[in-house]
Amino acid sequence: MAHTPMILDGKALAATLHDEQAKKVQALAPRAGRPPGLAVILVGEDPASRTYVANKRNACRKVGFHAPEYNLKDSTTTQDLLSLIDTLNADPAIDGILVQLPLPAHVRKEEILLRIAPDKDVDGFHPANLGRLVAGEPGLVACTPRGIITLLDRAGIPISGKHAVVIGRSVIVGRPMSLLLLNRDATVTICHSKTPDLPAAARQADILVAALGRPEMIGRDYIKPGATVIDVGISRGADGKLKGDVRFDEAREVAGAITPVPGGVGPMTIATLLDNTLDAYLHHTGLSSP
Ligand SMILES: Nc1nc(=O)c2c([nH]1)NC[C@@H]1CN(c3ccc(C(=O)N[C@@H](CCC(=O)O)C(=O)O)cc3)C=[N+]21
Repeated sequence: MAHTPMILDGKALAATLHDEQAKKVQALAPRAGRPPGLAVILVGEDPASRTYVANKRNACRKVGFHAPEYNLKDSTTTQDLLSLIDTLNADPAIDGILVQLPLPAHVRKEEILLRIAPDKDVDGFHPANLGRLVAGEPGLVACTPRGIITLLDRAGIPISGKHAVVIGRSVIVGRPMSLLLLNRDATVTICHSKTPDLPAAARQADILVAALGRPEMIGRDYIKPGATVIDVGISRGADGKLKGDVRFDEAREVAGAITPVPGGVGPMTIATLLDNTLDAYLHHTGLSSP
């Protein structure tokens, strides 16, 4: 019989998390006198960004968040954005602020991300939150890596004592992913484009996280039999179909567990954005989780 791995169904788990989040909002909002608030800011007309932002707002509405929209024109200046962020930082109905990336080239991204109050930084991109993660202190953590930890935990895949290999060193995924795994007592190897013999390094992994952003690069020869394979890639092919960084058809023949694309990490990123916003809401209201 052909080998069949456990499929880590991020879409199904995200739906479960959204149900749990909706119940929390129902229990907490009457006590706080308001629902959680997440402001999502989109600058420009990029069609992929529009779709992602629409998905985030829909998820917010579904669970009962206050989710005001800021759709700004492409010509929006750094100053315009900074004053909007100042307003939202001071707004007691807002717990989280998300500025959709990428921003237009004329906007100074670092200055924008630095201006978001760290306790409203539900993306976890502010240096204060990155520093807390490095120090192993509590803080808001980037949605994709935190969502991957949730996916592993809910699937009952152990992390402590395992060898995790993260391919990719971005500030948004690779680096925070590595630190989260390290904070959970994994032995962590971070690989990147200059790693010699990447397949050999990847084959060390009990948990392999592919976050390199190269469509379908990770094949059978990168995977230790039985390993858990997490595919963070989301490239859109010429045919409009979403492609991961992993060759799913090859990987499924050796992996013990694997995330599909679509339906794996992507929906978990959105569910975790809502979890981060709920955490910020609990912090702002002084309530504890029901
Ligand atoms: N400030 C900021 N924070 C982000 O978290 C952020 C961002 N900017 N810019 C863009 C990336 C990308 N991202 C995704 C979220 C969900 C899916 C997702 O749900 N994907 C579905 C499929 C959606 C489709 O079919 O296009 C899936 O994989 O099943 C994908 C990508 C968040 N990002």
